[in-house]
Amino acid sequence: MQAALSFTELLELATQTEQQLKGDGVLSLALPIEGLDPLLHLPQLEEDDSFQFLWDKSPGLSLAASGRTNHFALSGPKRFELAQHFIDSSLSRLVCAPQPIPAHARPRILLAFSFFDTSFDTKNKLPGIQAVLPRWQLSRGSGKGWLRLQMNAGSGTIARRLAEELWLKAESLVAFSKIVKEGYEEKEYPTAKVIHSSVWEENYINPAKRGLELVDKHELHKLVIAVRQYLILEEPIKPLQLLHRLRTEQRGSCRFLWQINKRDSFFGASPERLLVVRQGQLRSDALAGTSSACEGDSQLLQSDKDRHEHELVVSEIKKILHRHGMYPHHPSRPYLTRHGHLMHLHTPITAYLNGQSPLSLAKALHPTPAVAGLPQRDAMDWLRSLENFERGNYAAPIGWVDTHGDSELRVAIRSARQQNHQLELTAGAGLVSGSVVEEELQEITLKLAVMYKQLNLPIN
Ligand SMILES: C=C(O[C@@H]1C=C(C(=O)O)C=C[C@H]1O)C(=O)O
Repeated sequence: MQAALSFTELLELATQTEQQLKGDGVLSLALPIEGLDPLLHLPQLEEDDSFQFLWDKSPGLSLAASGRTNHFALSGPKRFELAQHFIDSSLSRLVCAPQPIPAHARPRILLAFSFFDTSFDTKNKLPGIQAVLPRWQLSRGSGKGWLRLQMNAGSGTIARRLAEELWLKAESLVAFSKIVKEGYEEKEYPTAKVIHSSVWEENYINPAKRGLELVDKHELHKLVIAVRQYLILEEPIKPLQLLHRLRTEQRGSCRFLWQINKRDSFFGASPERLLVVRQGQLRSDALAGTSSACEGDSQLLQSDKDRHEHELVVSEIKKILHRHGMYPHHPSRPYLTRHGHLMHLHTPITAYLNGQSPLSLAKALHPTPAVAGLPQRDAMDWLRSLENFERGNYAAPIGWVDTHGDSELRVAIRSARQQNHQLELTAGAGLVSGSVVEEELQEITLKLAVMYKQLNLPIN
């Protein structure tokens, strides 16, 4: 392997890092590694069946992580505050090697929230928040790659073990890079064989009618009813293969994977930023108002119903940021953004932070009226009673916070969960005054089709 650092230099760095350690802590050491694609190499990071994470905005930031050096999971109304506390305490225990690194190679705490703070499904309980400081992190940004390893120091010295493990892993990733690439270059992806698929349309009609009634009676301004379809597959699909394909099909999205183990994974291609925090600046997306990309550009922009639906999201995000002492800016009219076969109205909203932590803002923003409704509390209560399934991670924040306080949390839509042979697809649409149930049903069909297409399944 041609490395920018020799093994002796890496060992020296690890030893210096260990010397900075006071009491117990976590050592974090990184090695530059050229041009490897994190998506293709994720399965090789950890050989056993441990936690895996992918964050892929390729050709922008791409990050694969696996294993857990430290982790945390809980439910309840204080989940955002307690997760921020976990982040602060984990990062304060981290001792990083004194080496210049690009932003993409910084250590990160990975986060997956569920939509509601507490699960009501007693059989399949999902924590309100899961947070992980991974063991391995392979990142790529502007074509440059870094591999990072994090280990609990405990007692005794670990500098040599840390340097050796990191060095050997980098060698094996480079050696396998050609073989791995060839495996993904086949153009034809297998069609998923579906043994059974549940009918969702009938389950949508009555809740949607009830939602519209609430809007017409002015009890709610907006309600986003979602549906879930269950597919039983002959063979489980490979989420990474599907995400690789979404790179071309949903270019502007962020592909993500949260895999507890090989039997339980949650993945998707989100077009929507709940928040991005970078160097003290915040960006949040108002994304609401949908049509098929075939319908032409002007249809959405000229639809009063869609413009109203969109405006509710923009003004609510602005209101929340104002309440937090911020001064949000945004273009005066929404853009049209295309995501594969879907077109959305989109307003990016920016503001300077005022000392707020990423998760205090996430708590305030989640869920926006793009995925829940307005007023938020009432809409959430109605969703609990009208939807006949547990949302789980669907439409909840997923992402990371790094050692500089930079953060990105996406809204986990256009997503699926696979547990053994069962695949759950979930999608929703906003009901406002003027919505027509049949049209919303068509919109949900289009959103479900983001996953259907990757499975080579026919779309209704
Ligand atoms: C709820 C979903 O999407 C959201 C709802 C939209 C709408 O109602 O127009 C558009 C984008 C997303 O904010 C989904 O994809 O499941």
